[in-house]
Amino acid sequence: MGRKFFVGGNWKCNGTSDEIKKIISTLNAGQVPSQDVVEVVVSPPFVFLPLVKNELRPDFHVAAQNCWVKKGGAFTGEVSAEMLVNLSIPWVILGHSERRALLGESNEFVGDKVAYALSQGLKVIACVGETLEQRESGSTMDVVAAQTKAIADLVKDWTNVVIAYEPVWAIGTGKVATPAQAQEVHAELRKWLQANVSAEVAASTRIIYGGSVSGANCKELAGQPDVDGFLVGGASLKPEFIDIIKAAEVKKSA
Ligand SMILES: O=C(CO)COP(=O)(O)O
Repeated sequence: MGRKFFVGGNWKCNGTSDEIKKIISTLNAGQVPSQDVVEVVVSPPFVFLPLVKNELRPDFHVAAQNCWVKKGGAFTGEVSAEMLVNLSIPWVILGHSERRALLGESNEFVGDKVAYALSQGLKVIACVGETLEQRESGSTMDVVAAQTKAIADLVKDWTNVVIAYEPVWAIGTGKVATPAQAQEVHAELRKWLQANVSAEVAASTRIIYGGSVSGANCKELAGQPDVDGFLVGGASLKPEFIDIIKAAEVKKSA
């Protein structure tokens, strides 16, 4: 199938430069499977991107947590895709649920951002996921499909896209989706891609899970056939992130 396991660490709005340096030295000392087996990307706040890029081991990569929707200019407080490219930052996370919910980013706005970032040469971790209310009302797949459609409408080449399925009710709550719940949505999403984009894109696009992933639950989740990795929040700031990266071994031996 050729979907390389992918582990992202989303550091969100956390860290001082001293704390960031400590995390980097833990990561740099970690024994993990080779780059052929797992792709590791960590995402510090914008201001720490150069520090992390300079000090992080070369087999791990960096991502920004957001970027502006179009070319830079008179947009106070924003950071453009071109600036990330200029600093050789290869990845960007877009459409995280915290931005959708707290900053009002719509499906269409996220779709525009994904398309623009890709057009500039960035690789994108595009986040989708339903709220608890939406899950309980049975609309999980409608919500996730609508979020994915807004991206699919504008994206032709999916080579540089990773989809992160992050159910909002599982983020930062300690309430992880069960392996069966994650597998169900990942499989549905893959089916959606097959029906609405192409069989090739469905087979090759990595769909990673995010929401209370930890060293304790990562192996069982990684054992699910359509879970191609993780986007980790809280645990990515801790040494257990190394254990989560090692969950890639589960796939290798599957
Ligand atoms: O939002 C997340 C990653 O983007 C998940 O956060 P937690 O792992 O802290 O639940």
